[in-house]
Amino acid sequence: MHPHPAFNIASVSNDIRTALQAKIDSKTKPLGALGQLERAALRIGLVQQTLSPALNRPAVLVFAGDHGIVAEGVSPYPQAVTYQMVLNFLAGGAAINVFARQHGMALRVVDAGVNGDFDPHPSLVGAKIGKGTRSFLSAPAMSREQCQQALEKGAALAKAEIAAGSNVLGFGEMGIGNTTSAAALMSIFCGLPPEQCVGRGTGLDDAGVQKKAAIVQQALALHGLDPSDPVGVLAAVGGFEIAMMAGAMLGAAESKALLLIDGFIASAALLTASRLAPEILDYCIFTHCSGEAGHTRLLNALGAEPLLDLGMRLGEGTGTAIAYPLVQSSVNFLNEMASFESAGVSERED
Ligand SMILES: O=C(O)c1ccc[n+]([C@@H]2O[C@H](COP(=O)([O-])O)[C@@H](O)[C@H]2O)c1
Ligand SMILES: Cc1cc2nc[nH]c2cc1C
Repeated sequence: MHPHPAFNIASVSNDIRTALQAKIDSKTKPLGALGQLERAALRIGLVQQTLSPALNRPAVLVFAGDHGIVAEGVSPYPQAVTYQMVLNFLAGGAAINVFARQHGMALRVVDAGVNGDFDPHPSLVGAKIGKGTRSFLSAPAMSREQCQQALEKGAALAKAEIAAGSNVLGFGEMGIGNTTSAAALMSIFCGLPPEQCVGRGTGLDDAGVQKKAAIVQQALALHGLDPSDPVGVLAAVGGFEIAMMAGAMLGAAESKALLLIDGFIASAALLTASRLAPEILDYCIFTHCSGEAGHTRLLNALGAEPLLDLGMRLGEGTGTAIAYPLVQSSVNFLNEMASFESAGVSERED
């Protein structure tokens, strides 16, 4: 047995499911005609255990961390971009700032392990575990203790956002090299060869992708990981931001919030979290399928049905912000649409 932090997530009760589905079906539309918005409305009603859900103080949490594996040439961009992009988030100039502002979402930038120091800022949550991970081609990326600490800090900060009034949280990340970590996690937990998990990330060419797969393969051979020990796997090939995001997802689900999942890396964090507490999947909406090659396969493994497929591959939580209006629309139709009865519209005849 491997000790790991205990996360107590309750499965959502299905007692209300029939009544929710009946309310959805009573609306003035052909049966099922709002498609995936209907499935999102059902999910949100189940999470909140009500026929009249509400979305309060939506927030996006962006977890940032650096990766030692970048030294092996797995990303076309230098490690310094992680630090520089956090400054950009704090200055309000990144894509996630634009989309979060557009949709009235609060933004929190979490320094989980960036290689550089930041001045205090109202949007910055300082939670640094270390100044970047080690290259997992030669040693575990972090110690088991650091991994536990990241999970626990993440859970605590998600709970703080929920205590401040949020009941819907988007999860995003920033970390040069983190698609390599995410691919390694996917390979181990899904039992898939690295070639089926890696992709271009920020823009590798074909030779770069092949080299990335070989590096993941080499790392897996080195560490000889046991998928039934999720914390051991996460410590060996994860990242500080991935571990803290996984902890935050677990904490948010413990507090019964709605989780909006972003792209490939966020999905790999959720996959890891689901190995610690499978019930977490009851609380999730998958906002998009990213352009990263392995994401479709990863979403399938999670049984996910993403809302959007726009070829986005940015991370930062941008998928959660772009999809937020759709999530709002599913709540609004459930609360505001007339029923066949209230509007005096004739129902189908069979
Ligand atoms: O969210 C995604 O699906 C996604 C796909 C490709 C790249 N990214 C972002 O790009 C960075 C990782 O890419 P790389 O090539 O450095 O591993 C990291 O900051 C992610 O936020 C994100
Ligand atoms: C510029 C840049 C912005 C990003 N945002 C998330 N990952 C990123 C990677 C790069 C390179």
